[in-house]
Amino acid sequence: MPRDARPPLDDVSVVTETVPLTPAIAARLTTYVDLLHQWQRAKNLVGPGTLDEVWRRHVLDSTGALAALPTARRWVDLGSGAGFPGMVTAILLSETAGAQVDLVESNARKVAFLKTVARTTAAPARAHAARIEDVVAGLAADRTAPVEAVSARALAPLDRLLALAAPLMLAGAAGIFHKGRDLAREVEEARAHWRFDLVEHPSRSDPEGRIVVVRDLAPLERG
Ligand SMILES: C[S@@+](CC[C@H](N)C(=O)[O-])C[C@H]1O[C@@H](n2cnc3c(N)ncnc32)[C@H](O)[C@@H]1O
Repeated sequence: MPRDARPPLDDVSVVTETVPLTPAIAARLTTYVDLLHQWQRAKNLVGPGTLDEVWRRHVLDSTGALAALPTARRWVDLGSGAGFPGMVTAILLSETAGAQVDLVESNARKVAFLKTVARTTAAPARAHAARIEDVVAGLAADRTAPVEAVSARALAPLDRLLALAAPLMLAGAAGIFHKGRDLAREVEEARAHWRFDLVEHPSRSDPEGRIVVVRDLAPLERG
């Protein structure tokens, strides 16, 4: 096989080429991906076609959330699935005092996986087996450690995402959302119901992907 016909390497180096990691954080991320491969056989946690590129498609892409708001320590991740981006954020923050990431996911087998990863890697992550609608208000009411950032990837169009995240964002959290090629249309639809400030960052792994930072959310008056 000619040299350049080899498939690109998919391991922790995909991340370390872009993101400086301590050896302990690199080891935790590797443990996470190893567990994902083990669980995937029985539990089908991510799209099967994406497992060969989990570092590039999922882990590297997820690192963009913390990069978009590096000062945030207290995160809530909505519709976490197998933990993207929320578990990656938690592991990246695992050496940071005061870090806490709440992962909200309604699928029980995904939550069992997230709890196993949090326990095994000692990441500052708490997985909630719940519907987002049932827990965001309670998370927003935690005044001892106010939520600074709410993330979501592949969960819903922006208008719906803002409605789901509103209790947290109206209490001061920034929205950090992975978005794809429909971003312009989603922003236009969302502006029919919400006023907000939005800054776009390129995805680290998907040429069409964007990470948007949404602040100063306010519902538009109906009338
Ligand atoms: C397409 S997956 C994306 C998972 C992950 N964020 C990612 O990017 O790989 C959407 C996830 O959101 C969860 N979900 C959808 N609606 C939800 C809700 N109302 N409350 C809690 N979880 C929800 C689903 O169970 C699913 O795991």
